[in-house]
Amino acid sequence: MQYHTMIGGGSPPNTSKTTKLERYNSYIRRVNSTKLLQASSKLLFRVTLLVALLLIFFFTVNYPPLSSGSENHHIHSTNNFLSSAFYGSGAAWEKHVRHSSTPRRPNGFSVLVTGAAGFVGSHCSLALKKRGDGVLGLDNFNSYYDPSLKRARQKLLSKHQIFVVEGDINDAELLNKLFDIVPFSHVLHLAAQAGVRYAMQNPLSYVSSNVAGFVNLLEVAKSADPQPAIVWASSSSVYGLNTQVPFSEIDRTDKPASLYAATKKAGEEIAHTYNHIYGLSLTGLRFFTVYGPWGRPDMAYFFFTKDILQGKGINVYMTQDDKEVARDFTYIDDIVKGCVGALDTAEKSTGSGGKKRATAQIRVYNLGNTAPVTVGKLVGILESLLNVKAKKHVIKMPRNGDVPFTHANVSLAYRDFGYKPTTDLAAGLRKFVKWYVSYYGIEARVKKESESNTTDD
Ligand SMILES: O=C(O)[C@H]1O[C@H](OP(=O)(O)OP(=O)(O)OC[C@H]2O[C@@H](n3ccc(=O)[nH]c3=O)[C@H](O)[C@@H]2O)[C@H](O)[C@@H](O)[C@@H]1O
Repeated sequence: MQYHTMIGGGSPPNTSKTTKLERYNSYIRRVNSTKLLQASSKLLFRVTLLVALLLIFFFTVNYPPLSSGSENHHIHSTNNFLSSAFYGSGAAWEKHVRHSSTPRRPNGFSVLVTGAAGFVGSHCSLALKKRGDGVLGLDNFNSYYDPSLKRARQKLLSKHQIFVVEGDINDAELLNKLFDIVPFSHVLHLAAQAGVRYAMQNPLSYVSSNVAGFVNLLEVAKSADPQPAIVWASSSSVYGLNTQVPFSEIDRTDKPASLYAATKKAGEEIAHTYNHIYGLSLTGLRFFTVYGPWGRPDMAYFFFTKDILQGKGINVYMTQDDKEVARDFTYIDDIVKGCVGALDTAEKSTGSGGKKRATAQIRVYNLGNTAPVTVGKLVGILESLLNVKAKKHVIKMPRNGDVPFTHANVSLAYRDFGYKPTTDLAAGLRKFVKWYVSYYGIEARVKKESESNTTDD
């Protein structure tokens, strides 16, 4: 290729010399521009790296992921008491843990409540805190049902100075850390995978929470010094296909009808083992279909209310031999009284350093309402409270783990801690509906509809 560039004026150019010089200059320019390019891309790379590192740092510290993992013990804050998010290792985080679990009454308890953002957990946490006990919550905020309801409960708890650590009961490192910070006198263990029918869809979630998670908690508790006394949620479903009525703690419970029931029954057996070997004081409470304000959206009374208000059809189950299905529906306030009574009468664990020193208390109680009501009647009460006629589809109960009826004998809980349910289904559902319409902001609409329905009648 020839370069016809004029260097100097007048004399004809020495073509060969000019070309060499030109080539040399062009070479130097190319070398320089390449160097420049390399230097600037190095700079760009360093700046990008720095920005990326800064972004990672910023998001990890300020916005840790919501899922519970062993690395990410953090809290979700909702008011001034918990005004920012911290890592589980920070001094501020530890301060919140300590503050929340410190009792404010003489000889008050220091209680770790697992499943604190759940239905029963949030109610019990408030009741304990209100009477001056220290309460620390633990919850993994999973999405089995609408997590925003769990967040709303957490917000309510934080207003009452109850701190909820976001983490999983399977996370031994986190549990050990909490026990290192706080000498818990009690654990109220309510974290679980609930729901009878969902066990067919996601069986392993039941094994993970109700079996592995429980064992993990017991492992940590047995090594803690002092060992806490543990009160935990079993279930009426352990009675399975029992036909002795009313269900009593001495009845056989070896015929569970669902995997859920089987994991709760397994929990009772596991509790016995830890009591026997390590001297842990353990009390299992068999809850009978608990309902009320701030309840669980996966339960029939809750989604019936929603569907009735939305004009959708509901399935009302009948047994295979065309009998009505019934439940011993128990109001949340009665259950809370039972939980507190069980905590108050729980004796201290006897072990230390992971070794049993003496025989420890082991108990199981029914907490029911002692008055079964059919699902048809439940729907009737909701219809009159909502003043809307339900679109009922009466169908045979699918073979999905359900039992035809439940009925609690609560004389043992009455004898040992004065448990006596006082709320019937109509009164309890009235309170639930009041909460429901207020929580979902539909009071005015429901009132208007019920007025127009009353006029139509
Ligand atoms: O007592 C207990 O231990 C259990 O109580 C409830 O389980 P369940 O009694 O089956 O409560 P729901 O799922 O709310 O069902 C209540 C009744 O409504 C019936 N049902 C349910 C769903 C439906 O679409 N239609 C219907 O008629 C069920 O057969 C049952 O008789 C809870 O969901 C469990 O977590 C708890 O452990």
